[in-house]
Amino acid sequence: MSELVFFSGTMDSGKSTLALQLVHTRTTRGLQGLIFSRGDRAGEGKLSSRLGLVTDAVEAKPGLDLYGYVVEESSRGGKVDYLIVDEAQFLAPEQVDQLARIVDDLELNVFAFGITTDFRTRLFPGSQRLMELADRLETLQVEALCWCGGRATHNARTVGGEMVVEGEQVVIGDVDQPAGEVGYEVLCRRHHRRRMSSASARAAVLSPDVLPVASG
Ligand SMILES: Nc1ncnc2c1ncn2[C@@H]1O[C@H](COP(=O)(O)OP(=O)(O)O)[C@@H](O)[C@H]1O
Ligand SMILES: Cc1cn([C@H]2C[C@H](O)[C@@H](COP(=O)(O)O)O2)c(=O)[nH]c1=O
Repeated sequence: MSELVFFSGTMDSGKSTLALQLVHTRTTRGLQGLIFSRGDRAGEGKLSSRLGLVTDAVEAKPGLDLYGYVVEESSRGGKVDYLIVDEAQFLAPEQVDQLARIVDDLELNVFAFGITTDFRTRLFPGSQRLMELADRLETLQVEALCWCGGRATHNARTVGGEMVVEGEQVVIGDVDQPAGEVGYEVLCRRHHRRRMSSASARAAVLSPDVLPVASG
């Protein structure tokens, strides 16, 4: 029985690496995957991992009919045994419906990878639809860590290291960005709620307000 599986985790939790591993193990067994991605940091038409691996992918642009694409690819003689969809949070809900149709009508496994929530802790529309339709939800086993050592469960957007809560939902970016640039940091819920990034935690420790008062 084919399945729609949604692998989710925070940023930097190994989703793209796992996607590439699934491709590798299937390729060595002669299976041909159709790989989609959207807005990968390595550029259009790429699926990349922070471990340095990268492969070509079809850019799942807004309006691209994923079901139609797979049908056309097969009718052109292309072999399609399964689908990988990275950065699936950026899909439109109707594109997720098309993935479900690929599973049900074409009987192909579809493995989707993405973050569930944005920097304001709100579900991305694509992730919401995946959670509604997936046969199986899988949480990444490599847990990302907050600066406090706790399990990171939320994605924060930062500007110059400070957490921000206003802005567009979609801004392509990475963790560990140079000072001054828009970047991201994964945090536990407590520190996300308190808007305390690693930079603001460091600043608080160094602040004279919290230094112990010298006696004598
Ligand atoms: N130099 C490194 N050595 C070992 N692991 C690394 C290194 N750099 C990044 N990683 C690991 O790679 C993972 C991030 O991989 P990636 O697939 O790009 O994440 P995601 O797609 O979830 O954002 C993290 O688990 C991180 O710990
Ligand atoms: C939280 C959040 C993230 N993004 C972007 C930033 C990255 O380009 C991707 C996530 O990629 P990863 O492989 O999981 O690291 O999403 C965004 O656009 N808006 C957000 O709120």
